[in-house]
Amino acid sequence: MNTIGPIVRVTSAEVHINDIDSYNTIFKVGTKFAKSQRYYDGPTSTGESVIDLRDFHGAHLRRSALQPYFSKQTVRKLEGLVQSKVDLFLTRLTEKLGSTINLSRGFRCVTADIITTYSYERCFEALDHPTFSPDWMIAFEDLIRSANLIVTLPKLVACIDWLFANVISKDLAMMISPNLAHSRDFEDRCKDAVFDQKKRWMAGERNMVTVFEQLFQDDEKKGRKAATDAQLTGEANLMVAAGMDTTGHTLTLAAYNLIKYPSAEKKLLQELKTVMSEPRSEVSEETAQNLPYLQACIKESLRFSLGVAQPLARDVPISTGATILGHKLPPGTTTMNSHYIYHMNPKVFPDPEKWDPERWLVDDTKEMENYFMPFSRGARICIGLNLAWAELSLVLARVVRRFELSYAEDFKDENMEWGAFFIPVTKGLLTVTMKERSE
Ligand code: HEM
Repeated sequence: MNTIGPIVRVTSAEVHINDIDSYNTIFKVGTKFAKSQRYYDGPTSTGESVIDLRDFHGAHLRRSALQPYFSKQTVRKLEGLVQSKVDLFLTRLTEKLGSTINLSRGFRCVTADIITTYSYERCFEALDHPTFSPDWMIAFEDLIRSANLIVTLPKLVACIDWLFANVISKDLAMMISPNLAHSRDFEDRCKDAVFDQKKRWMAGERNMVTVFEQLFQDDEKKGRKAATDAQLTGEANLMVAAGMDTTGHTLTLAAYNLIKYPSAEKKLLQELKTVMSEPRSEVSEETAQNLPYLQACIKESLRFSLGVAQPLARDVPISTGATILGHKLPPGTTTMNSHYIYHMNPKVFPDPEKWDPERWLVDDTKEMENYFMPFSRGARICIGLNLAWAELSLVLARVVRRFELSYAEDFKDENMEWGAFFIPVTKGLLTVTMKERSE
């Protein structure tokens, strides 16, 4: 690892960087390195959402409309909602005891139901699906696998997308590509939900639960115009796309590794028993977030889950160019920083490929924290990180306290090998069997 230097030019206009100080410069608050056009301008369903905004002022304005709904204080107030979905998840798991459970999808179902209920009051009821596999979720998995095609052949993808949206009927689409048809249904569901809320808001209703309220209106003080329909559609899609898989994947890695390392599971269980006397006990978010071993398991799972698997692309400022690691980079050069490279640095995380929560339980974690950026950093840091952390803490604590997990007979380790499709996508799924604990 790292035998070819900290900065490598891979094409005439792109460099890959492995240097934490450069990462911190490129991703700091107030940075002039914008999201790269090539990587954030594809024809995706989130195309008009905040994640694809490259201009600093526009992104700041959009973020300032969404961020208050995801602050630490607001997320604390959401605890009732999160706990109720976790309750339902545990009930569903109990109903499936004795059979093989698809936990990768089960985790995604719980995160999807939380974010859809909170974002636009229309729970997608993914947890009600008998095998945790609603059609739209399988379609979404397939759609994600086309992420690299969107970057390499954007015009072709845009063309196919346009045909499915404007020319091909729903019935025909279902015959040609059921997954594309289901993913369109999924996008329509997100869109309908947010449009319905906008209509009610315009008619004077003010007591709805929505994270989009500030986008329904102009904010003259801040100089922000109400979001267009295309922007609202993009945000509605993004909430589920960003909020479901990332957290679900991190939970999957936590469960996979806790089965793989029984001594870690035993320690976690011992810690959980100190605050949850019975297998069916609940735990508050505040208590869960103060359990050191649980938090170490979550951090270690985030270290592996990376947030975004593909290197994050940021362009050198057009006005000034930049010098990085002594190299003058022309304006517009794309810099690529991979979370994987930092999270797997063997000098900072010895034996980096080993999932080891203990590494986070030493006195001084400063160096590791500096190399740990699953939510990215700075002005474009993940908006949903407080919600993600609450979900991770509550789901993991309550599942592990209540159930003893084993790999299902059909599960193979290689299922957890992954590829980079913007987010990490595993080769297969985590399937398990569970027993309810008696004490
Ligand atoms: C373990 C869970 C999560 C991880 C690791 C994660 C990671 C990330 C990362 C790395 C980015 C930056 C992407 C980029 O620069 O292109 C990001 C952006 C974003 N995330 Fe998350 N995320 C998680 C959960 C969530 C949740 C629950 C939401 C809830 C809605 C959310 C909403 C967003 C949004 C809106 C952005 C775009 C921010 C912007 O571009 O300014 N994320 N996330």
